[in-house]
Amino acid sequence: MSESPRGAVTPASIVDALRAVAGDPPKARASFAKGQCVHGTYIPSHQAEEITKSLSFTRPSRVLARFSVGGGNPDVADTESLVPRGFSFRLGDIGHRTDIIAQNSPVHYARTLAQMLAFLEARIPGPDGKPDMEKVRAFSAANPETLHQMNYIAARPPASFAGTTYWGVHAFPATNAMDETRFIKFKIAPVGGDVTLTGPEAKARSADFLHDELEQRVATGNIRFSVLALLDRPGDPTMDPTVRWPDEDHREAVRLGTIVITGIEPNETCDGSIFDPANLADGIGHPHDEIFAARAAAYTISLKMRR
Ligand code: HEM
Repeated sequence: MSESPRGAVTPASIVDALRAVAGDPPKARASFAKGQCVHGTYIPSHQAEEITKSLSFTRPSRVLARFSVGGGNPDVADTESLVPRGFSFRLGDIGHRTDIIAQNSPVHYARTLAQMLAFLEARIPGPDGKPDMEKVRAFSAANPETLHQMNYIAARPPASFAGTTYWGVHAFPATNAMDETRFIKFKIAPVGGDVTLTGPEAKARSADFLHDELEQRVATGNIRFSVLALLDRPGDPTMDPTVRWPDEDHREAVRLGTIVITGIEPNETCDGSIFDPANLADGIGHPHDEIFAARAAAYTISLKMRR
């Protein structure tokens, strides 16, 4: 598949499709529309410098962050089991800021932009407000890798924004002070471990339970994440965000530092700009895959449309 039936695949056409899937709600993010802005601090580990010379990761800083629920519907229920949860954060200081925009699945649903657009177009609702399930099934059968993200998420409904592991998904080239470069994947793991709900438990929760629980947790000062770098091995795939590295869950990880979320921030603070995937301080390079390359432009287009 190289092109969508509707023409050239661009970041703008993906934003249009993301919005169409959600029914074009006004002034909302095209993706991860529901969320809560928060703030906190980052404390580097002594090992961070072995992996990256990025001052964002080797020095302490304040953190601006946003927890979110996937999809373009700002009123989506926190119990929705088929969309990811997001964790975007900005760390570092003037001149060396970095934005990492992560989700609670280690893989993305599309390998290429054309596949991403086709995935979304198959899900655009018809006049009855529902997607054509025949179309969705046919697309899934022809593109089975596009279901890996959803299957992963559906099996692990999180009990808390602070109790689920988030991934940066792409392979990022990291350069240390010795000028040695290797690929890493970011894994953002809750210090207390993942807490998941059973299916019936998830169904019994309220539509805003993740947001309500977040406020309670912040009040008790109990939100900490380890920022981990998973280290590459020769031959790891670095161009396909739909596949994990072999034995990824058991491979060597270096703790770059710890994020502590200390307060709720008015949503306006996060809504005025974007967490920009291309904003990476020297020492962490841009991933090489085409999905990553489209992200910054798409986020900027979405920002214009939601103002
Ligand atoms: C590994 C792949 C991806 C991940 C993990 C991811 C995750 C996220 C997250 C967590 C947000 C919420 C940002 C916030 O909190 O403000 C977001 C927003 C968004 N994403 Fe992605 N995304 C991915 C790929 C893409 C791609 C390829 C596109 C389009 C080409 C895209 C389009 C968008 C748009 C338009 C927004 C809304 C931006 C805004 O209005 O600020 N995403 N994404």
